Amino acid sequence: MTEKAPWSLQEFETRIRDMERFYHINHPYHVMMHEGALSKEQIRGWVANRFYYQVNIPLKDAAIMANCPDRDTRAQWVQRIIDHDGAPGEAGGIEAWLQLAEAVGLTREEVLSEEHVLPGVRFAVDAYVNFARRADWHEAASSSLTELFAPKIHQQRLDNWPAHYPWIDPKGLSYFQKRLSEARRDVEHGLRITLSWYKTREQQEKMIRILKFKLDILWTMADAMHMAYVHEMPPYFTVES
Ligand SMILES: O=C(O)c1cc(C(=O)O)c2c(n1)C(=O)C(=O)c1cc(C(=O)O)[nH]c1-2
Repeated sequence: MTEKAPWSLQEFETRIRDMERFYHINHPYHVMMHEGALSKEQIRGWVANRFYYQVNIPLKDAAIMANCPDRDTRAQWVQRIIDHDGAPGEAGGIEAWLQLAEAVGLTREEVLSEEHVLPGVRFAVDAYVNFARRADWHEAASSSLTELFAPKIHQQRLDNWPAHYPWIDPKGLSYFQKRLSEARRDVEHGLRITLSWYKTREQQEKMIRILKFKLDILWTMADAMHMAYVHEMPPYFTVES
């Protein structure tokens, strides 16, 4: 049997970008968010659950660095951790997310306690961190490429939330503003690693499967929130407490 020819770099990148159709921007929870259809409780549920993603991103990036012997890559990758944790004495993305939480009417304490985090969200995020711990670092790096599609969803929130959700203090939206440029820079680096690492067609197809796994994580997080806050069917809703 003859092996399939590898995609050209251009074709490979097109295939990667084409995975946008599975991005959580198309999930009903995000569509409702974008259309202004979410209640205060539903917005709060999303912010509290997404906090678990926020705090785990630096653990995920530290795991990638721990597996990466290449100094130049680490020197760039470390910026992702600083973006979220903040440089010493400075606030980073996690702090910005806590400000978003306060702007939507949650307390810092309840968000930090993770009391609202649904099991499905926890399992999905943990799967991402565990993948980064175990996978080859190039593969873990390329799984971050859902960020290719993130600036659009961040921009939508900046554009639509003030009109749809006037009860949210606009100062709380600074996280989304900050991510626009950070995500573009991350993607540029992630794409460079990815396009030069996967050579054969089989490897390129593997990368697409890895990207799908990451898209599954984001979609599954939104599913868990949709069940709990739209259908009002959180885990054990049938069980009397
Ligand atoms: O709000 C979003 O829809 C969204 C999506 C994603 C993503 O696509 O993984 C990230 C972020 N935001 C984000 O803020 C962020 O810092 C981030 C880091 C990563 C990653 O995989 O390393 N994804 C994302």
